[in-house]
Amino acid sequence: MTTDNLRSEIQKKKSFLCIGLDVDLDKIPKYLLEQEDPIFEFNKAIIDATHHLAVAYKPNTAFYEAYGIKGWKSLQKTISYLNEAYPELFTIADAKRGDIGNTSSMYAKAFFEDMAFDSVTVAPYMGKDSVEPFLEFKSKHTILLALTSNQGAFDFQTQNIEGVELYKKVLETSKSWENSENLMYVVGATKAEFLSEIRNIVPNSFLLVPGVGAQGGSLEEVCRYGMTSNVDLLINSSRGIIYASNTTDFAQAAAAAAETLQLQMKAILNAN
Ligand SMILES: O=C(O)c1cc(=O)[nH]c(=O)n1[C@@H]1O[C@H](COP(=O)(O)O)[C@@H](O)[C@H]1O
Repeated sequence: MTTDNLRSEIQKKKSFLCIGLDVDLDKIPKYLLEQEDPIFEFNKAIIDATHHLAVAYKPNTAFYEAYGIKGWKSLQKTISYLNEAYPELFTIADAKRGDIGNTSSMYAKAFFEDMAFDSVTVAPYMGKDSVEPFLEFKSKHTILLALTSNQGAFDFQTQNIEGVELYKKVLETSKSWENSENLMYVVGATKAEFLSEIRNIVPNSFLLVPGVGAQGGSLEEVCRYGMTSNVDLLINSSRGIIYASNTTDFAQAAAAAAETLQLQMKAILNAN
């Protein structure tokens, strides 16, 4: 999917919501565990109930890898279902990969060819040649970690290296890489006060912003400092939406939680 398609979808739905499919078998309704593939059944119900309120879905691969082959199959079924039933939705494999070039190539194949995700999250720590194999897929998007939502972001990312904070160096340097127009960046919602400076460096790039809901980030603040005239934001909530209830009404409860965020987004869009 192109960024222009994604921007159109945002305007159509008045939403820039990304729903995180971080499925933990200990948290989903117990009766689903009797099904052959409880993770997929849970995801399908959540997607069917919320697809009109969101523009993107982001399964975090850790939650699937933790269940071995079964979990990987659930992930495959989930991405196939998203692509077949709702091709207008943007899909993100939150895998946080990145390795020496020939290994990154295999990661890129796994998520872009085998599973046909639109994008994958990538850690920039190993540098240009570790990210390039993802960027070679010109119809796909590589979402580089810039300033993450966790406390540990202050350990390295905000450290001053020769007068420039490391996360700013990541943003600046990555702009010069081939096919950098296919880059997006992760900035945690808990770091909203950094967004104005981030926008000075990457004024037109999409930012994936996790950390509203369970991690306490503010949607209003993220929009105030990070929104462009084209929006160019994907705001993710995982636990705050998918675990709104753990009984038979879980999908409706997820839809209600998603709608609360979507209505806030709509109000912000109408006011701008
Ligand atoms: O890359 C991410 O999506 C990510 C980056 C980051 O800085 N912080 C962050 O929370 N995430 C992911 O976003 C999701 C947040 O989940 P909730 O806190 O449940 O909404 C998880 O899948 C995290 O792994």
